[in-house]
Amino acid sequence: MSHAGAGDALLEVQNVTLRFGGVVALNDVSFSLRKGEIFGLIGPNGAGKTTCFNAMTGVYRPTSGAIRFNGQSIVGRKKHEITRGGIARTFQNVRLFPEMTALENVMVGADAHHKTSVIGALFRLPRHWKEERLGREKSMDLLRFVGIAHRAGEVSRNLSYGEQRRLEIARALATNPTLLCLDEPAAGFNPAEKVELLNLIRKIRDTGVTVLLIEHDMRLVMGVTDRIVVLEFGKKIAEGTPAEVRDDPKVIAAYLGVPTDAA
Ligand SMILES: Nc1ncnc2c1ncn2[C@@H]1O[C@H](COP(=O)(O)OP(=O)(O)OP(=O)(O)O)[C@@H](O)[C@H]1O
Repeated sequence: MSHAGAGDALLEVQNVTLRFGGVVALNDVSFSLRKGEIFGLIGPNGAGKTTCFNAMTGVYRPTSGAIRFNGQSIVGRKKHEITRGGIARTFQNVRLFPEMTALENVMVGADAHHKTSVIGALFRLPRHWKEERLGREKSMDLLRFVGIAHRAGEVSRNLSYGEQRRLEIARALATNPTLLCLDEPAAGFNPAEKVELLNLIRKIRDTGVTVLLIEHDMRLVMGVTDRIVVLEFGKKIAEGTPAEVRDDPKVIAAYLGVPTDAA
């Protein structure tokens, strides 16, 4: 029913329930992301945001319900298939190869797109070299895009925390996603870094990439998103523009932890 009208929907989550034993992490959740928007997924701790991300990126299989990307079901697909299909993500905690340079970390992301096999890489076939060179140029462009090109040759563990988070975004972009999912990208950022991140997210959207954001910083979420879904105890309790969501009594109650009528 709901998917009939979702003409320009990029990603549709339809009646998704996900249980871990007795815990219902997602309870009949439905929403859809429109192409080209910045979409926020928010909610108190344990609301089910990360579980939802994981279901959308092939880490978890929903107990029931449908997830469609560009109209096609992605339930049961492998993570790399989903990446190749156009969904990229970053993680709550930095996950880089600490001994590799910044540039190499991005090239690893770009590698997911290479057509040559492992054999080709081992025997250094000409096609592999050509693709590796393309990867290097593209990777430099991405480092420039996120603002850390000057750190390209530095091993990533020597980068500042903020630079590492930018590097993760560059690496995710290296897979040429149409949807970029950012899991708490502003965690640990100071106010100035948050403003820069907000600008980077807008810049990414301006290149045509749809952005899904999980973020605890309300000011950032309200400032950058076009639409927001709010989860609480695995259920969707609100959906709308930042202004609509901010004024919703259910959302206020969820965040303050008080009954609606007492708020
Ligand atoms: N692998 C798992 N096994 C069992 N329970 C899990 C698992 N992952 C998440 N849960 C439970 O599912 C619920 C939702 O967790 P989830 O991590 O998705 O919430 P969240 O909104 O991302 O929270 P946070 O903001 O703290 O990251 C919680 O009750 C959590 O304990």
